[in-house]
Amino acid sequence: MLLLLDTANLEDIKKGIDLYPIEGVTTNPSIIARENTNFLSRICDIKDTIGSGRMLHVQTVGLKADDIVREGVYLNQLMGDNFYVKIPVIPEGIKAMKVLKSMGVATTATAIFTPQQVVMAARAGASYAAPYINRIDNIIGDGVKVVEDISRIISTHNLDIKVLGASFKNTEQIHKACLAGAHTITAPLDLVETLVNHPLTGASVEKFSIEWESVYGKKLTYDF
Ligand SMILES: O=C[C@H](O)COP(=O)(O)O
Repeated sequence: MLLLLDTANLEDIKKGIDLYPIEGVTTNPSIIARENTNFLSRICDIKDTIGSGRMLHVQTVGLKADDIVREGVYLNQLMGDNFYVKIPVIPEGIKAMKVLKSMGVATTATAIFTPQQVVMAARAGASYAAPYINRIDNIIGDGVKVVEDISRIISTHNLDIKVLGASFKNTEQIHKACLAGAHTITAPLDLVETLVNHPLTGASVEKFSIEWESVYGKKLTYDF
C-alpha cells in the first residue's frame, strides 16, 4: 500500500515528503493549471524535490495517439527513473499505451470510471490504473465498489496492472478503497493529513505533556 501526493504545489510536496512516507506525486492538467506556472519547469522542480527514488506520474494533454506518444517519450526522457506517463483511457489513449509499452515507456491509465476500462488498459500495457472514486460517487455510482470489482478482475485474470486510487474527497473513501484492494492511493496533502490527525490522539498527547510537566517541568531528563 503506497501513498502518493496528488498535487503540483511545491510547498505541499516538500512538507508531505518531509513528514510522511510519501512514495511519489501525481498530476493532471487541472492540477498544473491551478499552479498557473510554466509546466515543464514545474515538473522538473517536482522531480528535483522528490528525487529519483519516488514515483512521478504526469498526465499528457494530447488527444491523438501520436501526440500523446510524442509527449510521453519527451517527458520520459526528461524525467528518467520512476516516471509514468499518465494517459486518459480514451481510445487514442489506449493506442498510445500500446505504442509506449512497445518502446519500453511506463504508463498509468487515468480517468477510469469502469472496471472494463482497466482490462483494456492492462492489455494495452499500462502499469497502473487510476479509478476516480469521488467522481464516480458524484454521479450516484459507488467508487469503492468499482475499486473492489477492478481488484477482483485483476486477481481473477492475473492482469499485470496495479490500482492507483484517485479523486478522493474524504478519509472514508480512502479507507474503503484500501479495504477494496487499492495498491496505491493518491490524494492532496490536506487529505493525507486527515489520515494521521485524530482529536483523541491530540488530546492523549496533551495529557501526557501535562502530567509529565506536573512532576518534571518542561525540561527533559536525558543528558544529551
Ligand atoms: O487525476 C486525478 C485526480 O485525483 C482527480 O481528482 P479530482 O476528482 O479531485 O479532480
